[in-house]
Amino acid sequence: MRQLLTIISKTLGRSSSGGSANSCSNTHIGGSRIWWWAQRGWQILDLTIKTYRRGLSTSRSRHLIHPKQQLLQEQVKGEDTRGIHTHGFEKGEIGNTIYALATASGRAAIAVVRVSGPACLNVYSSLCPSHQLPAPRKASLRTLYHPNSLKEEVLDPGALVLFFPAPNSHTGEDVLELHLHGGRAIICAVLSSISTLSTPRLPIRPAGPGEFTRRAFANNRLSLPQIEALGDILSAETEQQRKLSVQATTSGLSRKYEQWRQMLLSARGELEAIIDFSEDQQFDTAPAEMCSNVVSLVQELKPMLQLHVGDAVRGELLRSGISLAIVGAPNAGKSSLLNRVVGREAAIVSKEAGTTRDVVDLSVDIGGYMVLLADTAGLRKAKLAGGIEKEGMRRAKKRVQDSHVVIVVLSIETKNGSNGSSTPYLSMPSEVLEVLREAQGQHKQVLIAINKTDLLRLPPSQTLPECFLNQIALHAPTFPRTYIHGITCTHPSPSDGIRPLLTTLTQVFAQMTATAAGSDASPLGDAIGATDRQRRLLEECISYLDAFLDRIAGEKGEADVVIAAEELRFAAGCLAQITGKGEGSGDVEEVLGVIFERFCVGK
Ligand SMILES: Nc1nc2c(ncn2[C@@H]2O[C@H](COP(=O)(O)OP(=O)(O)OP(=O)(O)O)[C@@H](O)[C@H]2O)c(=O)[nH]1
Repeated sequence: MRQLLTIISKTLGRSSSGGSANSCSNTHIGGSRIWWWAQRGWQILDLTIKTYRRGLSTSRSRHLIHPKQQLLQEQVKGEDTRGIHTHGFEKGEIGNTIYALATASGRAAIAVVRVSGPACLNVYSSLCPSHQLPAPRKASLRTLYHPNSLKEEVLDPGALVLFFPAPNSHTGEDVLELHLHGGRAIICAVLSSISTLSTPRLPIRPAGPGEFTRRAFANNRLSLPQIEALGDILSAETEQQRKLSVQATTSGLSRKYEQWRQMLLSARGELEAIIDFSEDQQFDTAPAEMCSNVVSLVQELKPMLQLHVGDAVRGELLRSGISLAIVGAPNAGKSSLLNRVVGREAAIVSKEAGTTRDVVDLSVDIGGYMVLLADTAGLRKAKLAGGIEKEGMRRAKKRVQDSHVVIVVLSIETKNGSNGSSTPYLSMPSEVLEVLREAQGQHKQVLIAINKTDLLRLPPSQTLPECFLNQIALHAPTFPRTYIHGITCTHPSPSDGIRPLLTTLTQVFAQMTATAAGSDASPLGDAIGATDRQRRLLEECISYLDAFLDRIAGEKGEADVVIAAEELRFAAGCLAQITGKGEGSGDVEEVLGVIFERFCVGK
């Protein structure tokens, strides 16, 4: 028995230590069945004792109710349900009507109050007595009255009222929208009037953050990926983030995940049919051969998931920002460049070398892309630097390693001749060149900005002297010339080179975030909208598919078909966790909690 529990726990990736012979911490054997304590309650394992005794050769999917789970369900049906949640609603709460101001508070032209739930009609008839309910989804002008005032006290002389009957509304329930005049007093009066309409039979209460959307999810109006995209829409700050979130909201991401999950489920079904068929006989043909259909399906699915993950990583760059480090020698003009890019004196600029000691971080919108910009300490020979400066240089190098894009600032300096003339030259300290080569070696996007071109006293249209470009080519032969820009930070003018540098940067960002499946012909064009959570689950799903392929190939050709089928189940479970629906979807409530932290009241 203990051996059986250990195998199960291993299969499920948990520890089996502790517990009696019949149970470990989260596994229990009762009758001929094995129960597993999952996040949401006891679930029957697909393996039966018979299965185990027969060398794990039979597997069946059964969804029976464990006595403990049954108890829980009875509690849910009963009256005393405190503490038991279903998608965030306590039992008895499903019938609650919620209301909230859906627009930002404060003085505005219009304020929208949203009401959702069975008491919508009561709210309407109390605020607009003797006025017909507007036709569904049609805006109608109404005077709103105080519900309990004997003197027909007007709350708002002209509100637009919309009624969305269930189930064709945002939440799937009856929804009432009151578009009020946006004064604070009117908003307060209407909200407090609605609160007075609560009765024990039709309770009404203020909505919590994201509660309307939560109800939309509970009523199958929105999928989990769509809700995540909504969260992104609310926090989008740049044009590219806006496009990304809009794409994810409207894309068929959920449909795609569900399609893949169904593919895996039917593959598993096929595998189980093979297992059942050969239940009482030895395999005549090699299992891998018998399962060839399933194997080729998994082999077909895996690259699609991998492509999707790659695109999701690119999407994450848009969502979380592209990190860009500015590096160079002391006094090269790094801080001056940062200030020009952000358009203000964000970093200290001084003649004194070594002014920037630590990394200065800023986020900025460059060409619609969110960029996390870092000005770093100047790099020079370590033996010339003191303790603090050395630490600053260490941090600068670390930041280059952690960045997606690097701008290496080289500067033009002048040396005075004996006759009093000054000759400009390109300063290329070896410490800076070393960082440049390392960044290139790590396949980072690297640009070179040659600063202080004003010292060359060239006519504005003149390009960089060929000798400088050759000097760079000597040290970094593969460096593309188009990524070398001459700039001047202290003499702003149309020809200061800053704009072309930003244009090249924007092109680099566009390349970095272009999807592998960006063409219309590709079925994966929307993968870029996938969130970090979805990407992690997709990666987990791929690892289960790999495990499946290993199991089916077997050690020394002996396939472990039953365990292989389990790997497929776990893979399908990862996709279920993404959509929040289906077997193995896990604790959706926890995920929703994290997502709704970003939501405001009224959404
Ligand atoms: N002529 C000229 N001087 C510049 C230009 N850009 C910066 N400088 C000057 O160069 C000096 C150093 O500029 P910073 O921006 O502080 O250089 P830094 O690379 O951040 O310096 P550290 O913080 O020491 O690493 C200042 O005196 C700037 O005014 C430029 O385009 N032309």
